[in-house]
Amino acid sequence: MIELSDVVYCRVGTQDLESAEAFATTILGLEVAERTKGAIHFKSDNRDHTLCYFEGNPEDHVTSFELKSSAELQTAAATLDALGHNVQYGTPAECEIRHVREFIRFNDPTGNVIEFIVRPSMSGVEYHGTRDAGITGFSHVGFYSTDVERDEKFWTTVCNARVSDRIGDAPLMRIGAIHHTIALFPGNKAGIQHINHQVESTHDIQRSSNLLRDKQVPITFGPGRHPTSSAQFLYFRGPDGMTYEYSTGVCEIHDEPLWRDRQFAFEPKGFCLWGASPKIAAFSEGDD
Ligand SMILES: CC(C)C(=O)/C=C/C(C(=O)O)=C(/O)C(=O)O
Ligand SMILES: [Fe+2]
Repeated sequence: MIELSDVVYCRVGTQDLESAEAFATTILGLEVAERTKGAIHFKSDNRDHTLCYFEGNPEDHVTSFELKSSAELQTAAATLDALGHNVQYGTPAECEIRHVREFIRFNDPTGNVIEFIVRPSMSGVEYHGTRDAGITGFSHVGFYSTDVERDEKFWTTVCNARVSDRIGDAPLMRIGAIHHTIALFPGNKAGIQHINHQVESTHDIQRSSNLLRDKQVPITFGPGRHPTSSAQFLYFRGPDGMTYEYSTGVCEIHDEPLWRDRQFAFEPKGFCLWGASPKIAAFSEGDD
């Protein structure tokens, strides 16, 4: 079983790097970690970076997960290869761009581009957001899945993810104590469905709700509170239609052997305790 220890960064293509940088800094509240030719890396915590926008196709998304050692990476590569996945090893130049020691890249069963990485750099410099969004760090991703049952099986039997709860057939899966690090939502294509950053408190959710409204950033769901993770949340639309989420108060699961995944309805009462309804296609027939 491939032991994932954390989600580390997302890489997202864009045709307009300048606008993506403006959004990531002045709206989302990230800090520029590094500018290279055709790409900008952003910090959200004490890691080297957790988001990269690069000049490219906005549908090109990559998500990385940390493995504990080179030996585990080699074993993972052999496991994935034996399952028929096309495993590519990162070149030294690609490792340098990502500030990781080594990595492999493959596609999950839907086609989501995944990188398993070893020894990602810490920045050594505290994160200071360009605006005070209260961000404490990058925390989880939602993926589109063309077959959520098949993909849940991949993440929970090939890898060490465990289902914390399901909303309809959509699994919210943990790889540590945090309620979920990976969520899968039914879709007809591969791609990141949303990128979540944790924020300090309700205060930050409410302040951002007003700021996003004043800046005409489309708020697509919330402020609300998830019955699944107990987190208060705010979803909004970023460049090229990417959904971003702030949340605070996500629960942790420490009694692993005793935890039983729960079943919630794939309708607003299963999404929000406060009665909010999403305008997000993956969460409804919304207009997003
Ligand atoms: C609106 C969706 C279906 C939902 O409720 C998802 C729950 C999620 C998520 O996947 O973003 C959380 O973040 C959560 O429960 O904290
Ligand atoms: Fe989320």
